[in-house]
Amino acid sequence: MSPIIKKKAGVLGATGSVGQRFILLLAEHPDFELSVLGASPRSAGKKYKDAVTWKQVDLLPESSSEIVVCECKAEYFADCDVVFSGLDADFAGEIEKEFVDNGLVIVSNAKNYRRDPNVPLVVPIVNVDHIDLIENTIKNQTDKKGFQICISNCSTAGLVAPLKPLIEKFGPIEFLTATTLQAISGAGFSPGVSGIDILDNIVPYISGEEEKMEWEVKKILGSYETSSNEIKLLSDKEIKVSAQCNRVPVSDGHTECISFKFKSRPAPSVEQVKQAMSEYVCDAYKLGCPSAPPHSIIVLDEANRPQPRLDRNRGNGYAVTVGRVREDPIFDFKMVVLSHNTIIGAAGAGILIAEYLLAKRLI
Ligand SMILES: NC(=O)C1=CN([C@@H]2O[C@H](COP(=O)(O)OP(=O)(O)OC[C@H]3O[C@@H](n4cnc5c(N)ncnc54)[C@H](OP(=O)(O)O)[C@@H]3O)[C@@H](O)[C@H]2O)C=CC1
Ligand SMILES: N[C@@H](CC(=O)OP(=O)(O)O)C(=O)O
Repeated sequence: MSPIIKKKAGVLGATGSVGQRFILLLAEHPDFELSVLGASPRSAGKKYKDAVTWKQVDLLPESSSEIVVCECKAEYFADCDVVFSGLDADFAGEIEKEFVDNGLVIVSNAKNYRRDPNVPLVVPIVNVDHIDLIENTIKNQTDKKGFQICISNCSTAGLVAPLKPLIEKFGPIEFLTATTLQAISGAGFSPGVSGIDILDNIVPYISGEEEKMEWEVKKILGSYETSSNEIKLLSDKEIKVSAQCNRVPVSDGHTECISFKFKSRPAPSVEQVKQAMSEYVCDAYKLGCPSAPPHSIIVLDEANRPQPRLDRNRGNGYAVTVGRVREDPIFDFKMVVLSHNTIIGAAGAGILIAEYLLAKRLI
């Protein structure tokens, strides 16, 4: 039997919170091998094990520890089939542009290009079909050109997953409120949230987070229009979101308490809402992507779940867990949603997008 030739993957921002998760997820991936690691000039030239301040519960994989970190310049990543970015957004804009201009494929966690109409904003258990925008743009190109796909804000990822089957089955959501309880790994490691700020405390502000959630939902749940080759955003009439974001002393896993009201009357029953979420199977799973969860949304009936420490790794962190689904006296329903912020909210989403690109022969 001939050996399986894996695709070469690079990671930008490899030393950070998202970067470290990429290192773990790529260590034993069936289709990708970690080939180049990039970080700031402070880390460049050092072996990864010396450059990184490792903060994961799992040990640093030996396969990555001796790799020498380089600066984030396209020339060092020229052999990569795909480059994942976990770059600090202050630097991602210019660096990622240079990579795309040099013909590389970038799957980015940074916020810089999420609103670009030519860049799909993808939560891979929700809207991989938006990648058709790239497929249709590059299909007639003869020379190799780079492209970019953005991953959403991590709280947005958890929110849109249950909304997708609900909107498909029961129509537009007129109003939705979301109050988040976000893990400290979401704030990154440089410098990260200090112990004195978060111990015995809750911080009721995360810069820019509420605006991102309220806007990104509209692009991700919008539709890809083949005729015009564009993503059509949902309008305010099709969904209106109000978010309040809080940082809480949890290591990984963002919890969101949401209430929502459908536009159509009569509203479905609690059982119909639960069933629609439980039955949902994402396109990435149907296509055979190895990391895609068979059940993207796991609905729990226990009164005190989901809880981050107990439930964030369901579906290996690629699934979203929903609990406490019940009627709401003001809206139609309320429920609690939990998602792993550095897996389905960040690095895992990147890996799943790359698996989809591979399955569609786009890399
Ligand atoms: N953490 C999360 O849950 C999520 C994060 N994101 C986004 O992902 C990105 C990464 O986040 P996170 O991992 O939390 O952040 P961190 O602060 O933990 O990591 C930032 C990374 O960027 C690198 N970096 C900093 N300055 C430069 C530079 N001048 N040139 C090249 N590299 C540089 C750092 O390298 P060095 O160590 O050498 O300084 C580090 O590897 C951000 O854009 C964030 O907004 C998105 C969704 C979820
Ligand atoms: N702001 C998120 C993580 C993040 O960096 O998101 P974004 O890439 O949208 O800025 C959190 O604090 O948990």
